[in-house]
Amino acid sequence: MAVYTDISEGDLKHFLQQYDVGELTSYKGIAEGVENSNFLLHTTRDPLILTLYEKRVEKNDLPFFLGLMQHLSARGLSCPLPLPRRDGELLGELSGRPAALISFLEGMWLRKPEARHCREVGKALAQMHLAGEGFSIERPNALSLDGWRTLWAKAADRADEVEGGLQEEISSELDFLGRHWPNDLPAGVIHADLFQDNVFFLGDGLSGLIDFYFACNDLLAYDVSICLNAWCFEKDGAYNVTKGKALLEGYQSVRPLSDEELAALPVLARGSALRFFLTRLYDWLTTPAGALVVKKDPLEYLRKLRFHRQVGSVAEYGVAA
Ligand SMILES: Nc1ncnc2c1ncn2[C@@H]1O[C@H](COP(=O)(O)OP(=O)(O)O)[C@@H](O)[C@H]1O
Ligand SMILES: N[C@@H](CCOP(=O)(O)O)C(=O)O
Repeated sequence: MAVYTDISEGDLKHFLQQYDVGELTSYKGIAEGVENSNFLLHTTRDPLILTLYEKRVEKNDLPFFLGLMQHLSARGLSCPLPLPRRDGELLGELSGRPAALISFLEGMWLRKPEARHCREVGKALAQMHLAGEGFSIERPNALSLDGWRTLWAKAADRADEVEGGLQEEISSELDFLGRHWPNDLPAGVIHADLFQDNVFFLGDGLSGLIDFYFACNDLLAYDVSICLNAWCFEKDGAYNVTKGKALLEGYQSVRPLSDEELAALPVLARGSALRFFLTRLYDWLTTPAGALVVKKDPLEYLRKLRFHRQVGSVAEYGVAA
């Protein structure tokens, strides 16, 4: 459950007076998500999402996230649009937290995606990469090599509590990635967290992307590797090459990957598996018992990392080498 900050009806009504969005008729906290507190608002006009930005989101990054949604939406990508207040500001304050109203996106996220959905995700990711061109604000990826090392320094001592031998395995993985990480591939604005819960479908059609709060500037193919990790493994840990093929074909139907990008996929996928392993491990070790959030299993990403480590050729992901 992700409602970290509660709001009172009185404060909410007062907050809404700054917007031209009709009268509040009901509101409720949304039980999904990890980072921020989200509420669904019904008004005499359209439904809305209210987001209160929590401690892990840097206030200085909010103009990037909100501006990016405006930029992508203006270029035809289906994503939530932040609503301006009457004074033109996108950001306000509620219950002591920075807060924004964003448009409600119709659709549901898929619990059991199939290959045809992976193809749509690949296409949408590539469309996002193209739509992100020309966005004027930059945000370096805080969760790349340096960020991973920082997280690891905070968790390494206790890692063997989660699985014996992890300290050694992850330290040598970080060394490997430090030595082999590519830095000359095409870069741009990436979503960086395009998991199933951040892609909405209406029937079989993809209706839009949400949750741009990890978006940043980084290698475009790194974003592809995040999606391979998030969409193309089965619950038993097996990589589903049919899904991988569909996702990569969908992506390449909009933005072809260069030979260099394809060749880098195994290393990038190791990096993205490590990134989610580390944030999950950190949360696993530090989230207080009884906190109103569902902790995610770090070992799921350790298994994915081990898979990528033994990949010999990019053909194993479902693409012609
Ligand atoms: N614009 C939106 N339209 C519809 N539902 C949304 C929207 N934004 C968020 N949600 C709902 O809120 C949940 C959590 O949002 P998300 O942005 O993923 O939160 P967090 O950043 O905390 O992970 C989503 O899974 C979805 O159910
Ligand atoms: N996708 C990440 C966690 C971030 O969750 P989100 O709800 O903000 O998408 C993971 O699975 O570890």
